[in-house]
Amino acid sequence: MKTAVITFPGSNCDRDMQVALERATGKAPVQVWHKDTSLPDGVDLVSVPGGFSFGDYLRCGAIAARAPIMDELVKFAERGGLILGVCNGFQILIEAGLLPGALMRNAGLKYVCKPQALTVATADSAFTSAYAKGETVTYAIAHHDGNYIADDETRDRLSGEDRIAFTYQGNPNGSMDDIAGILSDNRRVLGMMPHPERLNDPQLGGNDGSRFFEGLTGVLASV
Ligand SMILES: NC(=O)CC[C@H](N)C(=O)O
Repeated sequence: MKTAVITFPGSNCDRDMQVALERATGKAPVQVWHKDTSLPDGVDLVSVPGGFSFGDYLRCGAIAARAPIMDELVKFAERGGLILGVCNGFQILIEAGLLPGALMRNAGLKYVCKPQALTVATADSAFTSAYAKGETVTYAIAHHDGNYIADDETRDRLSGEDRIAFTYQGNPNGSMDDIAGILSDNRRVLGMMPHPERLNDPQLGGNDGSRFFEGLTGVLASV
């Protein structure tokens, strides 16, 4: 399977994401620059990594969502491509209209940075099928704008269509319904605030993230 990671000015988790994907797939992801106007041929999964793209000015992810590569990413999503947005990547996917809702300033108005226990809320996606619904995993969180909110109609659709991928145990940021990650309506785009790529080695203090990538790439390898 072929993967790619997009880098924006201010991305700081692109390298971690590349390492995690390379470990899980055995192949280095293609590095894509935000000014590029095409995605690699035959790519299966594109990741939008975390960081502080364009300094978090305007709103986190708002400027990055208008980068030249984003038109291609939207087309890739329309073709049913798999997209993984983590933290600032989640913010960018929302700003680009690929996922619904908004990510506001954390309710406590502070940057939160810690290991965070999560519940796998659905196993019905390429990203989470290696898990059992209801399983607990610990990934890292590191953000100041992770407070997820959506209007009532979106909220009902997300829960009614089983599109909440992860929820927080002990809500760290005020997110509606403890939402930590959501899926698109075709279940092929995942946006999540926690970072599986930051706790994917026992030497980093936790290994739950490696199961995320092994599960994801295992599913893709069998396609
Ligand atoms: N780690 C990240 O991607 C941080 C996202 C964003 N800059 C925030 O603080 O909310």
